[in-house]
Amino acid sequence: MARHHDLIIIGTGSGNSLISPELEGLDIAIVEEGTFGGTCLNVGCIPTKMLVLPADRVIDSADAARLGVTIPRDVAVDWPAIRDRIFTNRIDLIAAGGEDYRRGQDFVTVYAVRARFVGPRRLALESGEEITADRIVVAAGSRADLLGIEGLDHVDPARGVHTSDTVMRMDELPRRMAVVGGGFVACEFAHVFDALGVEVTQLQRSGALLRGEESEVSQGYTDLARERYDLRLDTSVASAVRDDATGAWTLGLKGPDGATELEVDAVLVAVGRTPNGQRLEVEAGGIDLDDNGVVVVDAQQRTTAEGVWALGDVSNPWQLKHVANHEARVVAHNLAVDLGRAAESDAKPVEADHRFVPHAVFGHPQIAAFGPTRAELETAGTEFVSYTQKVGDTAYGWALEDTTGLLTVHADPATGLILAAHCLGPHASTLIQPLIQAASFGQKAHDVARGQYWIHPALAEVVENALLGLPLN
Ligand SMILES: Cc1cc2nc3c(=O)[nH]c(=O)nc-3n(C[C@H](O)[C@H](O)[C@H](O)COP(=O)(O)OP(=O)(O)OC[C@H]3O[C@@H](n4cnc5c(N)ncnc54)[C@H](O)[C@@H]3O)c2cc1C
Ligand SMILES: NC(=O)c1ccc[n+]([C@@H]2O[C@H](COP(=O)([O-])OP(=O)(O)OC[C@H]3O[C@@H](n4cnc5c(N)ncnc54)[C@H](O)[C@@H]3O)[C@@H](O)[C@H]2O)c1
Repeated sequence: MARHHDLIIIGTGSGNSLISPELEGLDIAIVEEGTFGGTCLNVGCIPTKMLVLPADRVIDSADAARLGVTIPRDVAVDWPAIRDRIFTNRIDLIAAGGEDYRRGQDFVTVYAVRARFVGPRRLALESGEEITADRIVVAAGSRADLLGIEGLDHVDPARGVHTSDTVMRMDELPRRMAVVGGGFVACEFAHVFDALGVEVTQLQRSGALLRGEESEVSQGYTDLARERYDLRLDTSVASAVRDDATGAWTLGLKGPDGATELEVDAVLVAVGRTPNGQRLEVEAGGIDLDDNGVVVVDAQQRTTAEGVWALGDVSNPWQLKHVANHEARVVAHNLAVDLGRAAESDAKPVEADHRFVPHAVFGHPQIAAFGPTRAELETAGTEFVSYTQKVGDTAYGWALEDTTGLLTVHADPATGLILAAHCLGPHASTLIQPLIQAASFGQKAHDVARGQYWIHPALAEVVENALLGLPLN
């Protein structure tokens, strides 16, 4: 007989943060097949950003000569120390602590196995058990894609084939690495491993890196990457053969020069992520998937199945942690309302706010953006005005000796409201926040520029000047 719970949560990324005080005391099951804490904590946002820091230090030290300081170029990289600072000293402790905490709660049952739906609100666990619940939250995330090429179709760290799941825990740095892909993951890791002294070749099948960004951001980043390491655009991998004696891989490439070969010691495949809904067989639970395999949810994060909510990478196209966290807060509230457990007796269900979803890429320099690009606004026929502020044309930009940073803002000429912002440059992920705030609260561009002080001569003057530059009445 299946064990019945009040609530089952599948996935311990943002799913684990769902259990608000209002839900405590319910009979809750948490199902997790991997490491407690999910992608962001264990193999995603946090370890990658901890890796980017030492990489940035190396690049900055090389750049210091422009400021009149020559730092000896004999950079010593202690990979085990870098890796262990991240995982042994921090991440693994947090993951284990999170699991212990949940297992210690007498109203929570942790099932450390893979689940799949076998009926409405009914799961079969890999252990052979079945469990059911009145309510289920699907927070099963996404997984890294591989390539349909023999040798690169499965992860094999011992043979030097990695995804983001394994590459940060390598025993030692390879001498040469191919990074396949031109998105967030590929660009962040190409920056990291190049800075740490690996001979990186990044293989991007289209004509620029980060093609979803505003064109000047994508082009600017592509140009900078090309100056740093071997970047092959319009190039795809056609074959992969490993020499077991040397451990080297010979990749057959197709690119602008026809068929060529590349020899490397490791390959990092970073070509996107697939949401886990299909593998979870959600359709057996009456949960619809869209054409991209994304769980269909309404604005309140309800799936098409009664009593089942979903959040995060499994059910949104952004695949970003702050979006998963926002949706988890929405689901927690809506569950509490549905259960009659909300703190306020007249609480109503709420909707997720996906109006201004920002993202940042922690390469070098950083990228941050929200809202449509110029091309997307044009395609949609939206009226807009724009201004691009160069970082180097502001006081702090002079201090930084910046020659490549920029911030483009798009605004609605009729209302003066900010539609989008796209930034390439130092601290872009922080710099863009006042613009996200202004857009979210419906503040007009010129009011934001003139309605407050901007510390002089701080980097934030880039934002002030971009807003003032917009041709608005
Ligand atoms: C290298 C990398 C860097 C990233 N950097 C950033 C960043 O800087 N900023 C940012 O915003 N986002 C970043 N992301 C994206 C971010 O990590 C994800 O958007 C976020 O973690 C998604 O959270 P989630 O809760 O939806 O899923 P996850 O955290 O993936 O949690 C899902 C959990 O469900 C479990 N699961 C799946 N299927 C089953 C099943 N059938 N049975 C049992 N358990 C199951 C999985 O094991 C997993 O632990 C990065 C991702 C990667 C890969
Ligand atoms: N800083 C961040 O917020 C951050 C960092 C890393 C990842 N993420 C999230 O993780 C998700 C996945 O990142 P990602 O970089 O893997 O995916 P992505 O979708 O951003 O980029 C995939 C890249 O792989 C290329 N590609 C796809 N198939 C290919 C093939 N067969 N051969 C060669 N190239 C191919 C694409 O052209 C693209 O450049 C992102 O959507 C992002 O939301 C976020």
